[in-house]
Amino acid sequence: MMAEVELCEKLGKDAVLALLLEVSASPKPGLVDRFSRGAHKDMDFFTFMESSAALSSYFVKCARLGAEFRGDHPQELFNSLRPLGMAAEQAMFDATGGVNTHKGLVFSLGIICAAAACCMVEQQRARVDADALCEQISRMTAGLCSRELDSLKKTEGLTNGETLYRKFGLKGIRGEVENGFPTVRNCSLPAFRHLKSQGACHMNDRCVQTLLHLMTVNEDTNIVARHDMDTLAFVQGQAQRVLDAGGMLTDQGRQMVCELDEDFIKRNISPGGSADLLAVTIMLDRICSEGTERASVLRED
Ligand SMILES: CC(C)(COP(=O)(O)OP(=O)(O)OC[C@H]1O[C@@H](n2cnc3c(N)ncnc32)[C@H](O[C@H]2O[C@H](COP(=O)(O)OP(=O)(O)OP(=O)(O)O)[C@@H](O)[C@H]2O)[C@@H]1O)[C@@H](O)C(=O)NCCC(=O)NCCS
Ligand SMILES: Nc1ncnc2[nH]cnc12
Repeated sequence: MMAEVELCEKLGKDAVLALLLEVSASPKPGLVDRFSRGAHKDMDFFTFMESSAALSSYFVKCARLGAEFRGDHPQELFNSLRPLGMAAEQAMFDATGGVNTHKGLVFSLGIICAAAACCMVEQQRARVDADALCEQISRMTAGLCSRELDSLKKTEGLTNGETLYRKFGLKGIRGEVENGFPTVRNCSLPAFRHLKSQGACHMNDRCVQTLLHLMTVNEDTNIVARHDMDTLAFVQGQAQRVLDAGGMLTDQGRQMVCELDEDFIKRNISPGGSADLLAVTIMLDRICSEGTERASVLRED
């Protein structure tokens, strides 16, 4: 019993740490970091501190629901999370004075905490295989886009995600989650772990470099909501250009990251969706086993 309680508390801690490491990595083009508020007038580094603290108990609750889940239909687990998520979103707004800091991550990391706890208890393992975890997430959220985007009836009070699906067919965070985080599994987690294996760069630079990889491929609805699809393509091209120069691994690349940050701030461009996937990448790196690494046994008895 103790093992499951500890497991849920650890998942909650890992989720908050992912939030803190993401916002702390600097500089991040157009985003809030330790040096600037990026392309945001309504939030800064300390807004994210307040938001992260307000969410800590929520992630543990999501993990507990996952650890206790014994149903045959993973979608039931997802449905049980929604009320918790809506309440957490409100707690976030209360903590930030109404500013949207972590709306996407309340959704993404809440689901990850629940799915991971469910898999870990089932397999009696303290770490899970990333593909198995993401398959569980996909099962939990099957039909999400059809239910929430395809069947959309309302014409007023649409969220950014709903509006952009209507206009461009972009599924945003819902599509990423329902497909089991393919952008993280195929792009950012391998990049993040390769950088770690090289030992060449510290956590800060590893996070910024991984963000650049994400920006080259992610269909970030934050960018399109403020601008258009051409701007999304511009961001993807610019991120690739910086990576081609080495990104955070070379002096020239580091200079280009700073220049891109200044340019995005001038253009009011914020890749908030890619920032979220960076936090998801950090979380999956912490809770998922790496290839042949034997997952440590949950119980010693
Ligand atoms: C399911 C919801 C979360 C969907 O919300 P919504 O309909 O609004 O959908 P999206 O706009 O598509 O996404 C919401 C946030 O997700 C992030 N995001 C966007 N695209 C991607 C992507 N491709 N991959 C991953 N994540 C993505 C993004 O969040 C981040 O950016 C926000 C901060 O940036 P900012 O530009 O300031 O945002 P705004 O204030 O909106 O714009 P401005 O006015 O400033 O210009 C911040 O949220 C970051 O996290 C998108 O914003 C939701 O409807 C829902 O159901 N929520 C309840 C939670 C729940 O159900 N939980 C239970 C399950 S655990
Ligand atoms: N560091 C950041 N800056 C702006 N939006 C974000 N959404 C998530 N992390 C963010």
